[in-house]
Amino acid sequence: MSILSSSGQAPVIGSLRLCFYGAGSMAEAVVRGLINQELAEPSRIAMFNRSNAERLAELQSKYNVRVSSAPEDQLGMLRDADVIFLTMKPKDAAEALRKLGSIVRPNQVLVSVVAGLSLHTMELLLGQKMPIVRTMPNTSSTIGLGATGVSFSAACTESHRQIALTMFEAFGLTTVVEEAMLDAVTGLSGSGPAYIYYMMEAMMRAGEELGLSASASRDLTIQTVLGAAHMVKSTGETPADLRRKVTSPNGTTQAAIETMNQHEFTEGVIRAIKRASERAAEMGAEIERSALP
Ligand SMILES: NC(=O)C1=CN([C@@H]2O[C@H](COP(=O)(O)OP(=O)(O)OC[C@H]3O[C@@H](n4cnc5c(N)ncnc54)[C@H](O)[C@@H]3O)[C@@H](O)[C@H]2O)C=CC1
Ligand SMILES: O=C(O)[C@@H]1CCC=N1
Repeated sequence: MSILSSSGQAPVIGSLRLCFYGAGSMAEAVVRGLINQELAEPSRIAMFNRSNAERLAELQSKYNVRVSSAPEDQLGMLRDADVIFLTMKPKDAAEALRKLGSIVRPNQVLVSVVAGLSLHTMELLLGQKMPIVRTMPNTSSTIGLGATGVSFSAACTESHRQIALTMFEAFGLTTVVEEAMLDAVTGLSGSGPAYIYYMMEAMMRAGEELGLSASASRDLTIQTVLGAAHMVKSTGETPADLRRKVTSPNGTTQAAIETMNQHEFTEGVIRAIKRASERAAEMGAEIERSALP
């Protein structure tokens, strides 16, 4: 079916055929999010990867989606799709886009999650302009708590925008940003879950080193992170104000934060996020160089 109904309205997402070109962590996060939110029928979702048949079998058994290791089937999946998701690593994206250039039809829409890869580079590699949605989601989409930045190519109609936003909003928060801001989104929320996991790893280790059992340390850490995020969201207070309420003068928290400051905690986190954003731009530039004649 066409992306646009005869009335020009976006059809319900459930009637669209979706193909995931790349079947790794991010593809699974989006698929699971779409299925959990009952936005997509598993039978209308096709997925394939480069060569890992075991991984495809796992995805099929978990989600009941269509998978195939046969190149001719994969070509059919791409041709039949209304929405093609580009869900491979940046290093593999140029080859995939060159291949897609001779396959895609004008009424298809491409949704990329590839870090750094610009709309312009995608058009260069495809050899044509088409509706492209460049996104930067994160893996928390899996449980409906994703955070996604989105930009649209000039060829996107209101209908394409609605389709993309409906999908990403169904499993989390979605922010439409200027394309130039997507590398910042990558550094902040695309990679962001890993920073929190890293912090949690350190907290759990500290709990254990202080003598708590592994399970007590894990449970207390999880609840602390969950509670802190909910406090910021539900009270509307700033993290700085909430932090001050925990920090008694000359108490334990002050001692901890002074120790963190000795290790330049804030500067380290800011530098890390800026470096991630810079790295996204570098990866995008590498792909763009490979796209130039
Ligand atoms: N993992 C994350 O937290 C996030 C990842 N992203 C982006 O998502 C993209 C995918 O990342 P992951 O899912 O983590 O990677 P992954 O390594 O888990 O999955 C990549 C998939 O692409 C497939 N692939 C590679 N070349 C292919 C080809 N020529 N034909 C068919 N399939 C091919 C691989 O077989 C694999 O299934 C990346 O571009 C990354 O920048 C974006 C936001 C968050
Ligand atoms: O580490 C990466 O390059 C990808 C992009 C955002 C999260 N993971």
